[in-house]
Amino acid sequence: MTDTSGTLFIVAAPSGAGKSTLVNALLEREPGISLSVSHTTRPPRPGEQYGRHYYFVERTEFEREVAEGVFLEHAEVHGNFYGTSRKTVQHLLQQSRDVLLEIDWQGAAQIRKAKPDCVSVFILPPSRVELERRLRGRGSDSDEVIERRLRNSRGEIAHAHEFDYVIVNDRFEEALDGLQAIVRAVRQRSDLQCQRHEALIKELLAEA
Ligand SMILES: Nc1ncnc2c1ncn2[C@@H]1O[C@H](COP(=O)(O)OP(=O)(O)OP(=O)(O)O)[C@@H](O)[C@H]1O
Ligand SMILES: Nc1nc2c(ncn2[C@@H]2O[C@H](COP(=O)(O)O)[C@@H](O)[C@H]2O)c(=O)[nH]1
Repeated sequence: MTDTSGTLFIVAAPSGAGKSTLVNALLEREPGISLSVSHTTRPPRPGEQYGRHYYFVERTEFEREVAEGVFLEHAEVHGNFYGTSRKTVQHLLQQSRDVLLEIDWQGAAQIRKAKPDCVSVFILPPSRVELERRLRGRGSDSDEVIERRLRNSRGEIAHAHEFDYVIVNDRFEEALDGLQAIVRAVRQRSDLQCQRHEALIKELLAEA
């Protein structure tokens, strides 16, 4: 990937921990961040729109896209395939936009290799009981899908330590404040870094 000035943020969590709800609220507070819309082979849930929630594609199309190198990262999660478009992310970062990826831990590991300066956040539910309550309360998945996601949550949580930050989504507003504080601190730091380099470049040029 070419060097850019936008920051790549990753938010991951076990299914039902509340990451989409947190991310959507964060984007309302921080409109300067763009969410990358993923491709998936998962069938749409009621109310989900093509191009807004996901690019819903058939398995054969997804496999073709993998072979063509369309994805910056891709993974199988809960029996479906998901991928992040390389072109979309590069385009946004090159425009100095900060980009947020809502992806799983496998995708996060691939992104860290491609872009080590990314910033990753893992969202934990306050308890297993609450995770199940949220998954069932959402009312979007069958019992079979919910049970599969709950089973997989252990393996996902085992990767929390690989992330730069971990947030517990117990009280929603507190978790949102925590996520926003991370984003703001990172953005401020990268602004400072740019300014520092800018000053040094000017100084070196003046001496020449
Ligand atoms: N802090 C919270 N307290 C109570 N309910 C919450 C909280 N955060 C989110 N929820 C609710 O939990 C449910 C799951 O949230 P959400 O869909 O954002 O999860 P998710 O982590 O994005 O799941 P998935 O990975 O399956 O998309 C939703 O009904 C949401 O309103
Ligand atoms: N590695 C990737 N994981 C992704 C991507 N888009 C979403 N996801 C993760 O999949 C699960 C399930 O999502 P759901 O919408 O079916 O509930 C969740 O952990 C997402 O974060 C992606 O592009 N790459």
